[in-house]
Amino acid sequence: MLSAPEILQFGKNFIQFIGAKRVLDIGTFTGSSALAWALAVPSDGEVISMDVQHETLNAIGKQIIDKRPEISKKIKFELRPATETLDNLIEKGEAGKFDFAFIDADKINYPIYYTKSMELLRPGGVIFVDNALWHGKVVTEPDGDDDTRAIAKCNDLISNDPASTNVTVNERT
Ligand SMILES: C[S@@+](CC[C@H](N)C(=O)[O-])C[C@H]1O[C@@H](n2cnc3c(N)ncnc32)[C@H](O)[C@@H]1O
Repeated sequence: MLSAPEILQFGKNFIQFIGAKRVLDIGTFTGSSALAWALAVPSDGEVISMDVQHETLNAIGKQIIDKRPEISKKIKFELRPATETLDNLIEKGEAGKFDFAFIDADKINYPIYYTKSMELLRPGGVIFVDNALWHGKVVTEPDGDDDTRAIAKCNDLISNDPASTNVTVNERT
């Protein structure tokens, strides 16, 4: 699913507020979030966008992104499980060198994506976690299924993490 335009605009605003240059985009799909972040970072900025499939990117987003070489040069698409890409960045000594992360891939791995993003972000970096309310299910039926349990666990991890401050925002009805 595409992220809502207001979420992408909200993220772009944050990228510019904090002067972000390096972005982790966890869950490419069509490439719309990667494109939004690439539009917001400066010309020497970088967006690493991660997915296990590129069918939707190739069918929809790639042609649009490739029309703007000055934007597409900022995006690196990684085709493999996001945990592998994040681990590889950590192994390469990139911890503490990213400014912004958008978590929007498979829900079951949300707690892992949060933990690894925290490792890769610099102090003062910002993480957006999409679908944190999960249509209200994290409150109404937090044990309902594996995805809901994982998102609720990620929310708990964040709210109990002394290394970060947080807020939950309902961007859609
Ligand atoms: C909600 S979509 C991402 C939407 C995108 N961020 C946007 O705003 O348009 C979730 C994506 O996560 C991908 N995904 C699922 N499992 C994954 C994994 N283990 N690692 C990386 N990506 C995964 C799916 O293939 C899907 O394209």
